[in-house]
Order: sequence, then structure tokens, then C-alpha cells
Amino acid sequence: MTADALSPELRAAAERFAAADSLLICLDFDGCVAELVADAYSARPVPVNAEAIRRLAPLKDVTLAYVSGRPLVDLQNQADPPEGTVLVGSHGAEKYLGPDSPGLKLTAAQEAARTEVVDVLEQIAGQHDGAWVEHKPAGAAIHVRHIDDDQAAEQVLNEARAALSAIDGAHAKEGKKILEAVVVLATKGEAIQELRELLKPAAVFFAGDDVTDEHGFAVLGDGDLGVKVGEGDTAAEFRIPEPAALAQVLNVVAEARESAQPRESTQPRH
Ligand SMILES: O=P(O)(O)OC[C@H]1O[C@H](O[C@H]2O[C@H](CO)[C@@H](O)[C@H](O)[C@H]2O)[C@H](O)[C@@H](O)[C@@H]1O
Repeated sequence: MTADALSPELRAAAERFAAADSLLICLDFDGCVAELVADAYSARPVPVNAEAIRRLAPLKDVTLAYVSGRPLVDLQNQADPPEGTVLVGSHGAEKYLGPDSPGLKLTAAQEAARTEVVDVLEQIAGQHDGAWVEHKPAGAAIHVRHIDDDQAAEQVLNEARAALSAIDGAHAKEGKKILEAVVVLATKGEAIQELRELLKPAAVFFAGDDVTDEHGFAVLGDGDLGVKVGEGDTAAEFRIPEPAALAQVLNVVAEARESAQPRESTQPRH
């Protein structure tokens, strides 16, 4: 793990963020809380991140949220979030804010578009060793991480891009060794704004690693904190090198909140 990935500027920004009255901490999952791995279903939070998230969860006036491209059900199973965590899945199309949250309902037109997306992607994947299709509630994704030759993988994605562009109601989302098509238009930025309006936090944190996370960074403003994980162009103000470094940022926030609001003593009173 990175010894200390935090620049003095990022540490100071995390402390400033932690000093706000109430916090909304939004986290992308794959490539951010979890390392990217070949088997999409075996991705789990990096242990130090899971620990830092568990540390933040009980703190006063702190709301945790996963804001992910994953289906809600996979996010719940794989991220294993602490109780009370808000879950946004399918790039913003699915939301879990509590037991009363309505599930995602597709219109007939969206259902038809989703079926077409699945069929087209399955047909393409069937013609290329290593490609596979993830079926998702709001669409589907073709994965090429198992194809060793980068050029061959890109060709599969190009084929999928062309085929998807011919489907009415299908919207492509680029990612890492993946191309997704969603039939519900939503972005992580819209989801974060919705949470901001609902929860009215004094400051918002967002960390993410991928192109779809840029929508999230774009809605951050004064007093908020955005952290890009890894390489690539970004609108985020700060960058850390790898998922395991996220824990360092989260622990600075936890530390500052804990010292400002010490937990009740468990010692007997005299
Ligand atoms: O928004 P995220 O939480 O980052 O989810 C984005 C997509 O992540 C998953 O795919 C990516 O991670 C896999 C596991 O590490 C990796 O094998 C794949 O190559 C990556 O693209 C997930 O499977 C998708 O459903 C998410 O939309």
C-alpha cells in the first residue's frame, strides 16, 4: 500500500472538509473503493477502505453514499456497506435511500430497448473469445478485460459502439475495458445533486476513477472535495494514485470528526 499518498494540500483540504457542519461522503465503487479485477463479481472493498468506511459510518452528521455504475443488488452484496449507507446504482438510475425506496421500473419502450441492447451485445460477445455481457436492470455492458490483446479488445468495443448507436433509446457509457448501454438517462452528477437537495449537507465529498465519475466531479463546488483515483483527465481538484490510498483521505476526515465530537465514554461514572 502507498506509504503516504496524501499531499499536504490534500490533507489540509480533507481537514477543512471535515470541519463543515454536516457531510455527505459519496464513493464510487470499482477502481475507487475496490481494485479493478478480472472477475467483476469478485470485486470487494480494499480492506483499509472498508475499515475507514466503517469508521465514518457512525459519526454524527455524516452520511455515506455509494454512487456507482453497478446494479443496486450487486453493490449491496459486493460493497457490503454499513447500515444507513445510501446506495445509488446503475449510474444514477437506481436509488436506495431506505426501505421505502421505490425500485426501478422501466417503461415498455425502455424494456424493449433493454432487450435489444442485451441481444445485440450477446451476439457480439458470442463471436469473440473473452468478451462477456453483464445484464443490468437499466441496460447491459460488454466486458473485454479477459481479452489479452488490447487492439482486439478495442475492436470488440468499436463493434459494440456501432451496434448500440442504432438502437433507439440506448445510451452508451464508456468505462474501463467495458462499454455499457443504459435505457434510463441518468448521471452520477444528477444523483449527487439530488442527494445534496434531499440531505442538505454543508459539504460534499466525491471520489471516483472513471469517465462516468467526471459528472460527479462537475457538480462539486466551494467547500466540497473531489478526489480522482489514478490516471486520466479529470475535473477533480485532487488525485490519489490507487484505491488503497482512499483510506488515508477518509481517515483524515474520520480523525478530525472524532476529535471534534468525542464518543461518549464507556468508563463508569463516579
Ligand atoms: O461506477 P463504478 O462503481 O466504478 O462501476 C463501474 C462498472 O464497474 C464494473 O466494471 C469494472 O470493474 C470490474 C471489476 O473490477 C472490471 O472487471 C471491469 O473491467 C470494469 O469496467 C461493473 O462490472 C460495471 O457494472 C460497472 O458499471
